[in-house]
Amino acid sequence: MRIAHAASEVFPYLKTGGLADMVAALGGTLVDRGHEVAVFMPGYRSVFDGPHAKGAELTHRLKIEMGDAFLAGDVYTLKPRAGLTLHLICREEYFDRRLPYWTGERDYDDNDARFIFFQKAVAELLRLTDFKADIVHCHDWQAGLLPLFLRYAEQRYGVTLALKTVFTIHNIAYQGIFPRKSFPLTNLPDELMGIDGLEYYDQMCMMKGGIVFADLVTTVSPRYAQEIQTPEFGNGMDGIIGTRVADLHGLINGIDTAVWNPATDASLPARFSVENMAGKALCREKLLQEFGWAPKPPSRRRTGNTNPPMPVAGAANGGFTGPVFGMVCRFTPSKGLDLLLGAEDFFAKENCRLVMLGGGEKKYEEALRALAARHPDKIGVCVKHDEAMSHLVEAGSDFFLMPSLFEPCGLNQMYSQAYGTVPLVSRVGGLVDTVVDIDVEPAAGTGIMFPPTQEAFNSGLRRALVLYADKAKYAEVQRRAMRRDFSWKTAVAAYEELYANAL
Ligand SMILES: Nc1ncnc2c1ncn2[C@@H]1O[C@H](COP(=O)(O)OP(=O)(O)O[C@H]2O[C@H](CO)[C@@H](O)[C@H](O)[C@H]2O)[C@@H](O)[C@H]1O
Repeated sequence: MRIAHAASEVFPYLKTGGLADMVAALGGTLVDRGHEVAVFMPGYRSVFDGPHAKGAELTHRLKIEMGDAFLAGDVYTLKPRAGLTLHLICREEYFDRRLPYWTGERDYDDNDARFIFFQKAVAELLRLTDFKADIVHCHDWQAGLLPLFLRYAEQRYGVTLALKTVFTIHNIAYQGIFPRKSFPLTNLPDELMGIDGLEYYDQMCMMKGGIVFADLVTTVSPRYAQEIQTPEFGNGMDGIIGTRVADLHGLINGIDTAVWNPATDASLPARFSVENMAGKALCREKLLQEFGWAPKPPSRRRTGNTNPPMPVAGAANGGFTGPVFGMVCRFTPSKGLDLLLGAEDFFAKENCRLVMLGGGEKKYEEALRALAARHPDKIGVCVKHDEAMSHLVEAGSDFFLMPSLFEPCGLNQMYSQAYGTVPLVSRVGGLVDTVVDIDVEPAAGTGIMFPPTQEAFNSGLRRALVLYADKAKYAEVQRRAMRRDFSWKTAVAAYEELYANAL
């Protein structure tokens, strides 16, 4: 098949979260399986500053209709491997910025224009390159209008650009809602700004476009596909989702085992596998050092383990025998950060460490830094995006925390299991589909699950301590988790079947 993917971020060119990992890994695995894949993303400044787009060549100069104006855009194209083409859609005014979506304080005012331009450019490129896509797969609201743009371009030029379109909801909380006055930028017929079109409480909603107009709608786990049909998790979209239930599919994500495999992970100080776990202890040691913890005596350490973590030369953490809890996430309320902050007493009193890597909302950055400053011996918080550090947290922790209030799929709980790091997860979304609770199924358990309430989270933390104290049982849970197959090699089959059935 010939499959095009349009997304606002793709690993390793730009990543702020799980969307980038998913698109890269699904696209790559489809190529492994013999399909022809084209990927479209905006050419942000950091994509060109980084090492991965070095060979990109200018291939197209576009003129994109945006309301009353025609705006120019450049396309840089890269062929990372046979069967895979990456198109970077550039326009300085829109994408030559340090951060892709926001100033660091608030969303950019022109995100409507930026992503309308991006999507129109994708439709235009599909026409100019004559890719003849069987499937155009659109990810999240930044590509939500693409199914419409394709169909209108087809009418206008009398061509076929996509046999079928698929829209994937990675997170229904981000909907791409803009004022009504943004609509003219789409150059779509006025009737599409009605209740059966893009209108949403008198505003324009790009995610609604994808849900209503794509041939098929998917989301990233079976459980989340059910949840988004309810008012509790639908974020106001449950009614609209309800109109597409017959075409809605919940397909679980996989993990890219070329990137996330403890036996081959070059970013770690030592590698390990279920057969030989020695390397994991070294990773833990390195992690504790990175966060500035030398065990004896604790009082000799610098105070305030906040960013940036400083390595402590020659530190040996042999004196510390408790568990290390790790967490890596975007700092946003949905990741359960209030539950984490509410568990301060647990981390203060128990013999354990907490390491956190992430960034995002200032409120949480400040609250978490303050938490670490109050407990410099126990809690370390690193505020930045750091791919290598995220691997070290996965490898070096004993438990991984995901107390999410909702979680469409979640990737870190799968990375954690692959790295022998027992996940503590909320009983929501894809976490339910990928983690087995050790008390519910003692013979098959790979993690600890709880509803996302403070009391239940605290009791989950206490269950972790009990498990950790039973070394044999803990090792058994680790081994069981590591033996699970979360690879895209397996997960891709559901997408292939979905695409094939659609055609
Ligand atoms: N500071 C930092 N430094 C380095 N790496 C960092 C980081 N902060 C986060 N990451 C990484 O970003 C990714 C986060 O992925 P998730 O899938 O867990 O959540 P996200 O909410 O971003 O994705 C959304 O889309 C994905 C993909 O479909 C769904 O799994 C998910 O449920 C949905 O909310 C992981 O690879 C994590 O390691």
